[in-house]
Amino acid sequence: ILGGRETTPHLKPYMASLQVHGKHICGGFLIAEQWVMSAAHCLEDMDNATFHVLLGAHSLKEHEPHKHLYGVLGTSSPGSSHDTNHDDLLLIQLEERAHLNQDVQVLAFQRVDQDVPAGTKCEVAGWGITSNTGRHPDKLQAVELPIISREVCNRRIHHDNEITEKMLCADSRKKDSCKGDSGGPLVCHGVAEGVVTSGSRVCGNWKKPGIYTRISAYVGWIDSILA
Ligand SMILES: NCc1cccc(Nc2n[nH]c3ncnc(Nc4cccc(O)c4)c23)c1
Repeated sequence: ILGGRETTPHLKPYMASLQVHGKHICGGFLIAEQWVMSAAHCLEDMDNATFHVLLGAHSLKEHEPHKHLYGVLGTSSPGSSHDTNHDDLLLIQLEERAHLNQDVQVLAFQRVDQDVPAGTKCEVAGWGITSNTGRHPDKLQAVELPIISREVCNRRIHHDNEITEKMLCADSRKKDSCKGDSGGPLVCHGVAEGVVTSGSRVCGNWKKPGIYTRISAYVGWIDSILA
């Protein structure tokens, strides 16, 4: 997260850290007791190694009462194409149901397939890098970002018609998501509307707004997997 700040501990109890050998790779969030949502590209970042899901954390390293590392029973993606940002969504089934408490809670996602109005202030959180030199935070960071219309985001100087109706854009001037935030939720009025995707991988440059997968465009698929 660029341009953000450390969150109040455990006020985002749905946040997940996808880890390989104790190293944070991607974000994610709890959508049901046994299911975490993230980004399909994160599987590539993990070189298909075995990964675990950390829930209940604020600090990645310190001992915290409700931190718990879960194994993964399986994953599913809507046939994401590896090279593009299309369908960059991942559902992770935990090996057991997460034990819910004040530090581990489910986050509701948007089921109505309507665009978030441009200018809406949303929030993205993660343990991704906090500077272009790649500083890794130990504690969860968050930043508030305004939504940019698809029409503006598709202009040539921005993403030049790459933004489909299954994606949305948020401002990236100074404040932005970045490496390691992929898979985390874009939350607007307390509901997950988007999932961080790396897109052009650029961070903090106003010319390349952040790209987020629109969750409401995948409700049918999500419900079919969770059923
Ligand atoms: N803001 C969009 C966004 C969301 C999520 C991830 C990303 N970036 C990245 N995703 N994957 C990456 N692998 C290597 N480098 C990357 N970005 C990077 C790294 C150092 C300095 C810098 O300015 C940008 C990324 C970008």
